Amino acid sequence: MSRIIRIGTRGSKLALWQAHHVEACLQQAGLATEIVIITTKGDVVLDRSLDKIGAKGVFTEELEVGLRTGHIDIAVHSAKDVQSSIPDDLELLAFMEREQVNDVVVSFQTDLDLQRPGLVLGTSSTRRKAMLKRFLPNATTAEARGNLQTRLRKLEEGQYDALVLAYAGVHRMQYDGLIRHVLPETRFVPATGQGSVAIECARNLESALKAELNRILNHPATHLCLTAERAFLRTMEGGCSIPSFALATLDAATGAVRLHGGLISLDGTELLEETQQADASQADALGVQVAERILARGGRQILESIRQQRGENVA
Ligand SMILES: NCc1[nH]cc(CCC(=O)O)c1CC(=O)O
Repeated sequence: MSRIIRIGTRGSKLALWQAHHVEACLQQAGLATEIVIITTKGDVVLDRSLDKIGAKGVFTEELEVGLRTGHIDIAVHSAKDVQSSIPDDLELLAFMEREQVNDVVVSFQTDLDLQRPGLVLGTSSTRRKAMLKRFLPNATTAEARGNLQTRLRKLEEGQYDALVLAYAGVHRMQYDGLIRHVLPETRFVPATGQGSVAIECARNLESALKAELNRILNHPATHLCLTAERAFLRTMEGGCSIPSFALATLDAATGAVRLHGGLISLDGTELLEETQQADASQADALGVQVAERILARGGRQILESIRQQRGENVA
């Protein structure tokens, strides 16, 4: 009798893995589902790096239109791709259990030495580029846009020695065999939300259905950590084009949330980091506080110089 839950997703293999994961959870709970594929700007514009496409929500906007028109009931996103503030008529209904958060180095070369002079690493993330400049100064980076399969094809063609990617996506696509190094998350701190899947819906979706979907899909510990990380991102005025990073963890013994957040200059020379912890009930405030500390300690100047380098400095 119950209606069919329409699950909106992008069409990339990783997005479809995530949508099928959601579908499996819902079906397990007895709900009927249907997957609806929607193409986003981020899937179409592949010739420019993300920071040059500019607009926020390049991977989410068309899905949000689908939520508004009722074409889909929920949208499935990589939590990392969801902008820090979402429109008032939409809400994030659930954050699913997080995968291992690290960035990893993937290569066909089995003996890949990260210290080798002239090593070429493929990435399009401003955060990864800046961290690699700082922590692996012998390496150079090259643009690597497109979905995982496209990037791996470019790797196979020899455009780079290796790719720097999120473990979560590599693992979900079953490329674990190509992982040569797991970068420590204390140094190569991941992007906000990395490794979790976020579920978005229209605020006016039936409240009984929202409650049921939340019960089935939400992972409370992940939700708490992402609340702190997303508050950090929102306060940093971030977006995916700013090399900020934030990783929250939950201390099982005390129930406290610990947040390690920061900002790095594009050339990697300036790095501001801050770690603080707070009671779980203060997760959002913790994110705001860590970001405000970073901004006050010189983060504002770093952001300003990034804007100037991009020529976005409108008076
Ligand atoms: N827009 C890129 C993106 N968004 C989510 C993932 C990986 C999976 C995840 O972090 O949840 C990736 C690829 C990458 O960073 O390697």
